[in-house]
Amino acid sequence: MVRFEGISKTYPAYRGKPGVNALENIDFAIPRGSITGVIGRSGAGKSSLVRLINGLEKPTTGRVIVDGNDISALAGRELRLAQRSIGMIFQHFNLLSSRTAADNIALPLEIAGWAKADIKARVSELLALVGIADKHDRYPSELSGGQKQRVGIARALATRPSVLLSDEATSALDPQTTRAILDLLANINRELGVTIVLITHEMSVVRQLAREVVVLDAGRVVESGHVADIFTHPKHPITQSFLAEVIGDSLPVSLASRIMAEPPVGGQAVIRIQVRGARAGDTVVARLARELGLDVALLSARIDEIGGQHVGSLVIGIPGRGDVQARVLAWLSQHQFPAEHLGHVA
Ligand SMILES: Nc1ncnc2c1ncn2[C@@H]1O[C@H](COP(=O)(O)OP(=O)(O)OP(=O)(O)O)[C@@H](O)[C@H]1O
Repeated sequence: MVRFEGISKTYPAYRGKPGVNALENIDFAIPRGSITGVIGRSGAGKSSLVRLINGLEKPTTGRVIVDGNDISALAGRELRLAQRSIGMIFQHFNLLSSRTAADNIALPLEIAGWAKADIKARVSELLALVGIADKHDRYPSELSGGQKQRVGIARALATRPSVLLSDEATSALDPQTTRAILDLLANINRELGVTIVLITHEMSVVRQLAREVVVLDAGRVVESGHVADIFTHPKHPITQSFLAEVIGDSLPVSLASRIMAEPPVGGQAVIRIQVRGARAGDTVVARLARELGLDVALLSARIDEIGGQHVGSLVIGIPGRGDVQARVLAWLSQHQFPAEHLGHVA
């Protein structure tokens, strides 16, 4: 378990540049064995947060507790020992180009003073775990991005850490390779019980892998909790903007180009409904039609699944009369479906 207690981090003024409050009032815990996403825009403080977990940075105030140790209070040999239980993987892999895959993975074990025969056995085991047993003698330049990250993951796991930190580990990979690496991390979490902390600016990464999420903005935690809860009821604008990346607020061009402000005779009013929660998308259109006795046209739908919950938006067309529109919006509000009137189509 990782716990932040009253953390702030200020980088001091330097050569005429002002000081930066990178993190303020950070108090939260990352449950043992969880996969927790830390999501935020560039400069939100994600890297600063992750460097506090492995003791690469010291907090200005507060403590970071990792597996019962106050990592922020350790230095020298004690810190190096504690760091063995915290693995890390990076966006650009950080492999040594002069070493083979096997020798890169062996490095932390050599530093920890393992015997040669034990290192050999452990490296073979790790190469198999990450699915590249055949790349033992390959140099990084001979490996694809995904294979390099597999070497990075094996190296990070070499000393059997309890926590694995991932700092934008899939940001340099194509979508298919990203999916494969995220699947590997999910397996590692399941099979080894390693707590995974995912630093990312990509909602798709959080959605695919994390069960818990912490949303950072300007050095503060603006929301945290279960992925499904946070993204089915996002409160903070930054959380809403991450959600919009997945479900999309934009209308199909063919529909958007037809929407007009004034109702044409015999046209339809266009209403966008936000859908949150299991099966909500299936039922809202049918219930509207049945309960209000209306013809409802489904003009566009985008529904995704986050943490097992449906999240998305439906765009419907209803008879364009003002009184019908008012009844529909009242019904949606009464049943707690956020909705907005976008205009009219002929
Ligand atoms: N060593 C440092 N010295 C001075 N300022 C720093 C240092 N490291 C980070 N900062 C500043 O602290 C703030 C938070 O940076 P941090 O790298 O933690 O954010 P981030 O969310 O990881 O951003 P990105 O996604 O762009 O890497 C930024 O304003 C950054 O400029």
